[in-house]
Amino acid sequence: MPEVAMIWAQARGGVIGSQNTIPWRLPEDQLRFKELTAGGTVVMGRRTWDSLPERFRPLPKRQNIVVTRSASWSGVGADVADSPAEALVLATTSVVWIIGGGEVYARFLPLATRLEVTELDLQVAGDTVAPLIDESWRIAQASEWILSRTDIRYRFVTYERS
Ligand SMILES: CCc1nc(N)nc(N)c1OCCCOc1ncccc1N1CCC(C(F)(F)F)CC1
Repeated sequence: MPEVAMIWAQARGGVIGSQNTIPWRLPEDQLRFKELTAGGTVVMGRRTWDSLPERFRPLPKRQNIVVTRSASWSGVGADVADSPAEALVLATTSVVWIIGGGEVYARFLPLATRLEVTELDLQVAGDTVAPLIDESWRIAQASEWILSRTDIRYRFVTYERS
């Protein structure tokens, strides 16, 4: 069974999305996402797949797995799984990165042992929030608060559990 790591960026209150988009742009987060998931397997929901800009669909140099309950769905460059368990069977790398969205984070949370969270000091309206990080998790690393070139304060936090 591959290690299940989840990665997301959240604003205040855990907001991660609004109407199937990310309601901010943080170049430093995109770089972090690229570095951590490079060469790995990314697992996402069909809505997240649809929300990717064309040039990033599929995410290059990564196995892309889309979890969907639709038996007829297909996507160019995507492997299709109908459950978290099947996604893990299809994964070809030792770590799989769950990259969204809200529903998929919730479904994979019980299987996850690592969270890479970008926290933004930003108040923004949203309709989707990150999963609750309960006391089973410990902070393995947390950066200082950094001011982005887009004038948003952010930090990177790594959570782990065994
Ligand atoms: C970066 C956004 C992001 N951040 C963290 N920390 N965790 C994530 N789970 C995540 O969502 C990845 C899937 C959604 O992604 C996008 N949704 C809308 C527009 C653009 C994107 N990006 C742009 C950058 C691109 C690159 F490959 F360059 F990183 C990937 C697609």
